[in-house]
Amino acid sequence: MQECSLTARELACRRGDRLLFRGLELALVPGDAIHIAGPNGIGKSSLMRILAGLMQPYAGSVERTGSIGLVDERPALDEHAPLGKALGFWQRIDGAADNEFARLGLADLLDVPVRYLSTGQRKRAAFARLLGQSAPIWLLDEPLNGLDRDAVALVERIVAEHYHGGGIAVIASHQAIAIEGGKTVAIEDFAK
Ligand SMILES: Nc1ncnc2c1ncn2[C@@H]1O[C@H](COP(=O)(O)OP(=O)(O)OP(=O)(O)O)[C@@H](O)[C@H]1O
Repeated sequence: MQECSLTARELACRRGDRLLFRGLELALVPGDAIHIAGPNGIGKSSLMRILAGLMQPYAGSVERTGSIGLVDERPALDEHAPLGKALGFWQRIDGAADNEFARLGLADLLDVPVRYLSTGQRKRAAFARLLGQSAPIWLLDEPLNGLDRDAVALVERIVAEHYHGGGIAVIASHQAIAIEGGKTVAIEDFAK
């Protein structure tokens, strides 16, 4: 696992003319997992985009060491390609890491075009890409959406293996997710 850390200082986020949150702080080191909680529209996805470097904070700063793997509602997979080919595109870029198709229940779906996959199957495909990336910092935006009970338990195990292995996991979700230590940041506490 690469060296990793993720620090956010005095973060504020503005969307349109609304200040969603301010003064938000995070300090994550290898082995840490945190649940970013809050109701719809509070700013969870906005925070994840700021942490990923995809959006500028209104105030404050983010410091990262180590590469990022982001899972959100849009898996970056070619909708028209069969799943195996769509994931193969990333395998060539990411290197020969293990995508764990069988464990994710994807082995029989590799010939199915991505656009035909169900919501839960797409989410599992996004995890296959994430595992292949070998990024130490995982930013997971609503990773449990569309997953059945067994798949939720599987994702919780995969995430736990990641932080036990020295990675960092930031999980934004309105749903409960089992993480060791149960560390939670409620965005409401920083809402303006
Ligand atoms: N480009 C934009 N311009 C203005 N407002 C925006 C923009 N994008 C999002 N918002 C608003 O910012 C707020 C926070 O959105 P965000 O997607 O971060 O919330 P969330 O907590 O992830 O919600 P959910 O649980 O529904 O996914 C919402 O009120 C949303 O309407």
